[in-house]
Amino acid sequence: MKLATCAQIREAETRAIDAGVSAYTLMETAASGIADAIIQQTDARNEEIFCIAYIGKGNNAGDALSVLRRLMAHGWNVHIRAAYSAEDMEGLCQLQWEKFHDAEASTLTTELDVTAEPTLLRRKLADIPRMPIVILDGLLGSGVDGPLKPAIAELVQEINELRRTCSNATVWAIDIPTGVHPDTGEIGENAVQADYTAAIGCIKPGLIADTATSHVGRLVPVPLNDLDIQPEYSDEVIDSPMLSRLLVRRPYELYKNKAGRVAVIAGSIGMLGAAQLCTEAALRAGVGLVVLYCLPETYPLLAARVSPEIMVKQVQTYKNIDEDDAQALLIGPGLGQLDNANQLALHALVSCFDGTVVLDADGINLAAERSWRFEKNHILTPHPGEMRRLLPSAGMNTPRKELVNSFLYNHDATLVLKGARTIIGQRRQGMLYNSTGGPSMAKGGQGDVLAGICAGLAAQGMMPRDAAALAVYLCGRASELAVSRGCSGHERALTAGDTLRHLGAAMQSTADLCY
Ligand SMILES: NC(=O)C1=CN([C@@H]2O[C@H](COP(=O)(O)OP(=O)(O)OC[C@H]3O[C@@H](n4cnc5c(N)ncnc54)[C@H](OP(=O)(O)O)[C@@H]3O)[C@@H](O)[C@H]2O)[C@@H](O)CC1
Ligand SMILES: [K+]
Repeated sequence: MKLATCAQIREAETRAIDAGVSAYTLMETAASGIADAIIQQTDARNEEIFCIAYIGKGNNAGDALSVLRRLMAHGWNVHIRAAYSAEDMEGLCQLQWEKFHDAEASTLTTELDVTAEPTLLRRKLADIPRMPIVILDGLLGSGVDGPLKPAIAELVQEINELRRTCSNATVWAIDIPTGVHPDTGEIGENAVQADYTAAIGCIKPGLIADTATSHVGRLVPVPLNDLDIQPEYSDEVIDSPMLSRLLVRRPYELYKNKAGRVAVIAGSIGMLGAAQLCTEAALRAGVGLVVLYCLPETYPLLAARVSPEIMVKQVQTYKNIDEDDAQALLIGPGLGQLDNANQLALHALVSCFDGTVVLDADGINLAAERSWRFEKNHILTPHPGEMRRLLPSAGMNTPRKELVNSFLYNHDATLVLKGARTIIGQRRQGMLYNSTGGPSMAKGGQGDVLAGICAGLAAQGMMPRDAAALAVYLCGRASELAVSRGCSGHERALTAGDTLRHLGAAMQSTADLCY
């Protein structure tokens, strides 16, 4: 999804209205997408879900009310906390308020008293059985102007307090978390800490600022096709519509030698699992053949350990690797320290390899130490520590986008800077920001899985930037599915193996245009 400032969105909105699309239609389309996204992301095993919409008085509140009406129709137990009385609401918000109450009159749902004191709300929440609570932040959206007024600031505090004290509460910000500046990402004195932010029609640049990451949470792009946004930025947030073209059906007559081959140099004593994870990830990304090259000391250990589908070859030194048949070469996961001769051999191999080279972990450390030059066919996947080794002179607080740009200034490669909101950069191309995944992925082994998938996709013919974008999105999505489908049950319990085992489900979910 493209990036656009609030002013650009307002221009697009005016153009749409001039072309005959009503503001009400825009709101209803947005709300329908947001409600679908919330239902998709909310634990489907629970039948009853308690939802509270916090609303202000503008169109952001109108969106929230329209979403709430849809969730009520879906059988959820819905409630409202309003900052203002109905008479003070603006046109469309008031209309949605009336529509909500008309719809509510025909259901058994009871509404929370809008004037309820926070203590009353807490008592009410304490009474309800331990069902998931979904909180909608419809206090303020792109119409925000200046510091929050008290009526809104109080409810922001209440949302954050509920999130902090109720382990079963999930906060969904509609369009923008209230208190986060949509264009700059500056965080006000009070700002909603969202688990998800459903961004309508475009991504406001503030949402991807480093400062805003922990308030925005998981970005959920909700398309609004009636808005013709003309962005001045070429940067984008990766979403499933952007990737579905890459997940095409395979020709029926495909066989393994036509499905790509990856050569892997990974694993050392103490880090054998990295080789296991990255080779299996390449395989699960759809590649026909994966060959793992090992030095004599690790050969017996790795041969006994990796998946049976992997070919394991022993070489005396990396100089003996002859991989003309591979379309991708993956170097680094768990590689450890190499002697000088093997370091030189890897440099020679990388320099003359025609296919895509994916460098990760110790592969990056080696390249940084030896000041390798990176070319168009190279993908690097550093975490923040490895990034600092690539750019030793960069300041500790340099914004992540600037780090990527500094690297690209000297190198032609595709850079994948991992972290919350992984960034993918390539020279003369807009930055790509990932939307999927979350803190569940902060664990050893996830990077090995990512590197393997990158190599596996590249070996099947994808361009480096495409392979990197699809790989990061799939890893994040697979982790989400592993948590929500109960394989790991709780975000803390996720392992890289869980992510790997949900890769197929993530591919299907992406092809099905998940949020
Ligand atoms: N773009 C699109 O095409 C679509 C956009 N859509 C939605 O519309 C949203 C934008 O709606 P919007 O313009 O009505 O503004 P919104 O954020 O609801 O707030 C305005 C109200 O806030 C108030 N207020 C302002 N500053 C304040 C402060 N610091 N502290 C406290 N209050 C403050 C101000 O009143 P005031 O206080 O100035 O009297 C005013 O009443 C957008 O985010 C998206 O959700 C969708 O419907 C689909 C199509
Ligand atoms: K909001």
